[in-house]
Amino acid sequence: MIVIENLKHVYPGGRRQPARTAIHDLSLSVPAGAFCILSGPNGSGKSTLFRILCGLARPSAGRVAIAGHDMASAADEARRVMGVVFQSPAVDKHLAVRENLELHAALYGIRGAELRDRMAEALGWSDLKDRLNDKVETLSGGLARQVELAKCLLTRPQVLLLDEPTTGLDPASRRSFLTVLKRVQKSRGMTVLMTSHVFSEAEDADSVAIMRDGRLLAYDSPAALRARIGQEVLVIQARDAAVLKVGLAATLGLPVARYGDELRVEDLPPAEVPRIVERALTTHRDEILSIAVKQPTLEDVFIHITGKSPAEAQAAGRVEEGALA
Ligand SMILES: Nc1ncnc2c1ncn2[C@@H]1O[C@H](COP(=O)(O)OP(=O)(O)OP(=O)(O)O)[C@@H](O)[C@H]1O
Repeated sequence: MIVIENLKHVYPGGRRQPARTAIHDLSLSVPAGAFCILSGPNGSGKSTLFRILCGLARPSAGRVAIAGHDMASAADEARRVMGVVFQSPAVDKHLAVRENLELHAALYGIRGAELRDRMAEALGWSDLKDRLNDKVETLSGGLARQVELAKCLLTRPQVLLLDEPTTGLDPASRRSFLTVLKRVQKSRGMTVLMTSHVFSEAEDADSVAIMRDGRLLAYDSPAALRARIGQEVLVIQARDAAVLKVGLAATLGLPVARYGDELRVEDLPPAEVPRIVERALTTHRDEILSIAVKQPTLEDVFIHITGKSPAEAQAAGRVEEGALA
């Protein structure tokens, strides 16, 4: 399990820049065997938190424990039970898949029969079994990421940390990477914390943590997060969102939220929706560019919780699959 208690991190200022608090009093606990996605807009503190969790940065205050090992007093023990997949590749692309895995195993003193067992185990879930003698540079982006994951699995981590591991992958490779990751996570009962910008990746997680400005704004299951928005959402693209927001709120007698050029009316009972849409169109037809009714998704939750506009959320993430930040 991963325990984060009252964590604070301040980047010291210099001559030209003031000190910056990247994490403010953040507490979060990921139970053993759970899959948690960490999301948030750019600059929300995800990378800083990730670096502290892997032991690459020391927090200014607070505590982190990995599988019961305190990162301050038992960092070696914590690292021993942890695997980390970084965003930038950490395998040698000029070496074959097998060579990369053997090199990593050698660093941990794994050899002989044990190496054979662990290689089989680390590759069992993957699509790499026929590609062991191929150089990593000849693999697709998705398969190359699987090499990173297999490398981590050689040491049988109890806790796996992944920093946007699907960045740069096409949607199909991203999906297949996630499928194998979830399969191996479930079968080994690993605790996984993964940062992600992709909403669809978060849908199958056990829990989703949403950060903004160094604070944890929400931490719950995807279903519970969606329930915060309530029932259906009316999404309107307006000619002039500021003007229509006032008019629409008066016409409907409901709260209307504005995010950039978009207006949203949340938690609409499905039976009421036709009447609400008709009233909006009858009174404001010329001011409305488009109108849609939808079931809340995690993207809607993200917009609701962070206050980011859909354009901001999408600009920071990857739009094609519904981005998290
Ligand atoms: N080395 C540093 N020195 C000073 N400030 C920093 C440093 N690294 C990050 N920050 C600041 O700390 C805050 C959090 O940054 P961080 O990179 O952790 O966020 P993030 O959520 O990972 O963003 P992104 O999604 O863009 O990678 C930001 O205000 C950032 O400007």
